[in-house]
Amino acid sequence: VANLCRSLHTSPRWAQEAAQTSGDAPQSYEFQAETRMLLDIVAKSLYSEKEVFIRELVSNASDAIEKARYLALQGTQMDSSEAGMKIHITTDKYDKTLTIQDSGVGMTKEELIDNLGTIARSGSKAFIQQLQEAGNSDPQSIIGQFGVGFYSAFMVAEKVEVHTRSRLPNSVGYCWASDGCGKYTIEECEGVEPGTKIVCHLKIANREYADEQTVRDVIKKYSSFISSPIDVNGEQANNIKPIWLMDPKEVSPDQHDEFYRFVGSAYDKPRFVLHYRTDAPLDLRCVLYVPEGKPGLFDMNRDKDSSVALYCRRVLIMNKAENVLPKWLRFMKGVVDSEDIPLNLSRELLQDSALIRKLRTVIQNRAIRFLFDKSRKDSENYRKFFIDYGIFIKEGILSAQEQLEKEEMAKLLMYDTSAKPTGEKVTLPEYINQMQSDQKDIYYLAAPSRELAESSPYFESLKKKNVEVLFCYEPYDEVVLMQLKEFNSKNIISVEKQMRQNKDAV
Ligand SMILES: Nc1nc(Cl)c2cnn(Cc3ccc(Br)cc3F)c2n1
Repeated sequence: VANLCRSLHTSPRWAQEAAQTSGDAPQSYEFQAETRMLLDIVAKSLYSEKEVFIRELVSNASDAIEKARYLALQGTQMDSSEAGMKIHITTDKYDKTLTIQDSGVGMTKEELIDNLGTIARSGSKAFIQQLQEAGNSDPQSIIGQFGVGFYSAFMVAEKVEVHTRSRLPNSVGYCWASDGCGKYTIEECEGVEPGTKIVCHLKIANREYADEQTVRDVIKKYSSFISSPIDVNGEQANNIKPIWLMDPKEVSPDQHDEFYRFVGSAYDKPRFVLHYRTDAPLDLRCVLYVPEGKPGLFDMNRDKDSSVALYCRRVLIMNKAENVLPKWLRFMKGVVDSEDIPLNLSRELLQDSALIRKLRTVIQNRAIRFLFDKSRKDSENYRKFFIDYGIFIKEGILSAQEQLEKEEMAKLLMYDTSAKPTGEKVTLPEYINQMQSDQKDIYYLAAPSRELAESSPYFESLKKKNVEVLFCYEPYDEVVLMQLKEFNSKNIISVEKQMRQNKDAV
């Protein structure tokens, strides 16, 4: 039986029958009612995202390896050699099988049965409630939260076998098998390595998941940053380091360039790198890039997908997460990873949940602080950035609700000024620093060009008094200042209107 069991998952059907007749037959069990219900839901509701089953099985394998590492660190008596902490994926086009093997903690017989039941019991009620509550929120990401990820294999497999042996001392190996329709069998099995091996016998309609390149592409999309090395048919498939989890000082510019191209599907380099982490008011690790290249017309489109990928503990939740950044920061690319974001984040929840609003505010404030620092410490590069990307900041000011928020963004504005040659710009904080002691207001003049501005009669009078005047050559710039009205409790005054009022007043 032992030898047959070892070859069980590749042997022809007659050998399997033989295994059941001779020796101790595998015990057959019924799925609990909830389990079957859960299977149906998973199989039906995840329909649009079949490929997610690979993410879920890899995520389980990775968690199992993390647990093994943790137990080893705790000194729990357990044989765990770091070298083995890998996830091996093999595909077999002929047998139509996809196998995912991990050297994680493995499962005892009780865990096999309990996990299945517990996941189903705890998962199914909450899972169904979650589905009903959030309407038809995209269930693709709900599955990870309930650990029901394992069940997703039955979307694409007509049969799943689990060969597992717990790393706890004196554990024996087991083979679990089911077609997901209600029954499963468990039998003791010799020759099972510590850890878990999941063999998916694919349905004919889903045989693409027995194709190596297909599997590599799915791993690259969802599991590039899983902490354990993953190999597909012996070749490493996840080589990108989750640099957002590294110490910012440890990451080299080259690593940022590579990572930027990966997450941003871009071919240029980043011009600015914002890499930070915080654990209050929520856990947040993120790397955000400002592209070297100028924004394309497509980038200007407010409805364009964001290029920010949302992760939770290295597992991709959404690869173009809208609303994580405010619209005006949509030119930034990168990754946001927060343990506080439930895996069950759906697109609807992303629209208006309080958590996402808090996340967006934290990121916006940090991005403004970062860009403001750049305007002071790297003013030449900031000036170039403002020429290419200032339009987004102006849009942000016009679309912000609160004056305080508008003024926060207004710190990033730059204008031509009468006090400096054309092209050298000034920020509002700098303007205020240079104001004469008796000057109360900020003055600007709208004109199509510097020459016309300087020859304007409105400008002459202020020039005599040596008052600095901001020049707006674009109508858009003028609108922003008109709408801003004041900054740092100083009124923002149009010289032209001021002079007209004085004249009328005379
Ligand atoms: N890889 C891996 N390693 C471990 Cl330690 C566990 C624990 N639970 N699960 C999910 C699961 C649950 C029941 C059945 Br049957 C199969 C199955 F994959 C795990 N998967």
